[in-house]
Amino acid sequence: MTDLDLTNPELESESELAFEGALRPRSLGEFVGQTKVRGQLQLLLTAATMQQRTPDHILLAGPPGLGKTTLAMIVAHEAGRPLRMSSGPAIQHAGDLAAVLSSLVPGEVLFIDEIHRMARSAEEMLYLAMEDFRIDIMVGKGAGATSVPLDLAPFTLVGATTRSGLLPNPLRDRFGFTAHLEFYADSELEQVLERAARLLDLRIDRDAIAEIAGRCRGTPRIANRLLRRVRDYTLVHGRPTDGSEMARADVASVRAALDLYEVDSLGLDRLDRQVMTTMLERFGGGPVGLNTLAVSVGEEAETIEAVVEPFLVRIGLITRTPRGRMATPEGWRHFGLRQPGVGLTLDDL
Ligand SMILES: Nc1ncnc2c1ncn2[C@@H]1O[C@H](COP(=O)(O)OP(=O)(O)OP(=O)(O)O)[C@@H](O)[C@H]1O
Repeated sequence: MTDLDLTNPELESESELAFEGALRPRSLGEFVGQTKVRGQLQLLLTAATMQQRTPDHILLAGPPGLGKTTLAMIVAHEAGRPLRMSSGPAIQHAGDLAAVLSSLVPGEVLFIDEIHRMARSAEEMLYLAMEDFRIDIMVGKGAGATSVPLDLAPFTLVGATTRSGLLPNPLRDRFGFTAHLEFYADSELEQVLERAARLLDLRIDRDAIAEIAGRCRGTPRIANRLLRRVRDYTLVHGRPTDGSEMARADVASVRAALDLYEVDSLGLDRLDRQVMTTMLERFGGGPVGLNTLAVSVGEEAETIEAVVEPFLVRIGLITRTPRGRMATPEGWRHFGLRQPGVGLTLDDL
């Protein structure tokens, strides 16, 4: 894994998926943070259980790695129902969706990740399915085509999206509840990390946990990933004391491990830094357009927009203006550079 991968909330290697599976909380009680969303989901699920009906459809919206898949699994687990998993990119024709929907068992929870990437024709089929538990299947072609109605078993759809703005209104309106997941506070990430360290049998100091929490972009997936690298570092370089097999991870080992992977004190990685220094040194702090910036650092505009920019905006190093991206005074400060025209002394003139 490269340094860029390490803080990319989207990447999942096979070993990482297995690792995530082991760390996923299984109940709402175990799920850290997102207090409002947890309370809302709990109420919705309890009411459905009391009335012995399938819970309403749920949309989970928010950046990658904040726990949407985990919450979908928890919904099925707490409602005591089976879970079927699918994703928008896998549903490229209405027929793909019809096959999934028509094979659901009564009460099943259907999770569609990246639901905004589903084909338009499938979206339209989903409207009727969500509302009436029915779909119309087209038989034949051209003028002789007829639509045959097919009743479905009642189900709960849990959709997840990183781009809720891309969902058409009729689809968004059919969810009984939309949960907006927020980035996690450092104290919540510390709880995520403590739990993961326990599950990994990693002994780690409290201030070392805090150091990782401050560098993981408010994202549990990155927190867990950085913890793994710290575990590796401790395994290889740590000195076991008190007769135990593995050393204890301390703040020095966290700093050394994360410096090695070029994750800085704010959680910025190599690409973040490249974007920032290009903006500051080459474009005088901006405004600079997304495409120009992407070409200058040799990266896809989409990656800059989806992964780099939201984080830099959130921690206040850049702002988005109608004329392009601009570095903030904090952005200049973090890179130890002086903003042109600000704080000039007579000696500079
Ligand atoms: N609230 C939480 N408490 C503890 N661990 C969490 C929490 N949220 C997420 N995690 C951990 O973070 C990892 C990523 O979570 P998950 O896969 O649910 O994110 P996601 O939002 O579905 O991401 P994507 O949109 O990229 O699929 C999981 O391994 C899970 O263990």
